[in-house]
Amino acid sequence: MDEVVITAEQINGKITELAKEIDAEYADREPLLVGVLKGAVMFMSDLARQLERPSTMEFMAVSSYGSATTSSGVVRILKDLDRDIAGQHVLIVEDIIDSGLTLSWLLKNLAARHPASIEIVTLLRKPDAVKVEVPVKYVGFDIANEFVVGYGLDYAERYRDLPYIGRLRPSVYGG
Ligand SMILES: O=P(O)(O)OC[C@H]1O[C@H](OP(=O)(O)OP(=O)(O)O)[C@H](O)[C@@H]1O
Ligand code: HPA
Ligand SMILES: [Mg+2]
Repeated sequence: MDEVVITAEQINGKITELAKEIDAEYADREPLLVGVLKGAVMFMSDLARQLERPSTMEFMAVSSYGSATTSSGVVRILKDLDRDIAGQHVLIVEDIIDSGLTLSWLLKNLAARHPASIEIVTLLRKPDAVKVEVPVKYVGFDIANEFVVGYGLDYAERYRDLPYIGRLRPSVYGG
């Protein structure tokens, strides 16, 4: 790990802001939070706890990166939702939008299951890396086009446990 990009305090403050917006928007609807494993695990649990209004949770596991630092573009479902989301107010919870390939695929996949509404909240977004535009309602931080780790984000399954977002030294992944 090279350098801290976003501190734990900054993450916490941003989640407080996002939770307020989401509470206001979903004042008369209960959101079904759909966490995208594994990257979103920290964000999902902190966001759910900061929401004042009740929500329910489901998880889906997809993978498009494997141990690489660029998306293969091929999205695989590793674990599907446990229940039908028809008629539910789905809020997809993601850690990062990089190329946008994962979420654009997931949005289509979930929208085809007839939810009453579907929106996306992502903690991080890399505007300069986007290959497919994805309609995202809530964004925590826009960051530079560099590979980052921590707070759920991995490089070859490591660093997810860091409480902050850091930049990885390119020599670690041969960049
Ligand atoms: O916008 P994209 O370029 O598609 O990249 C974003 C996706 O890539 C990462 O998942 P990954 O496939 O690494 O699985 P993981 O969450 O288990 O690490 C990340 O958690 C997002 O889901
Ligand atoms: O910058 C990143 N770091 C970790 N995982 C990722 N998945 C997409 N982009 C990233
Ligand atoms: Mg990953």
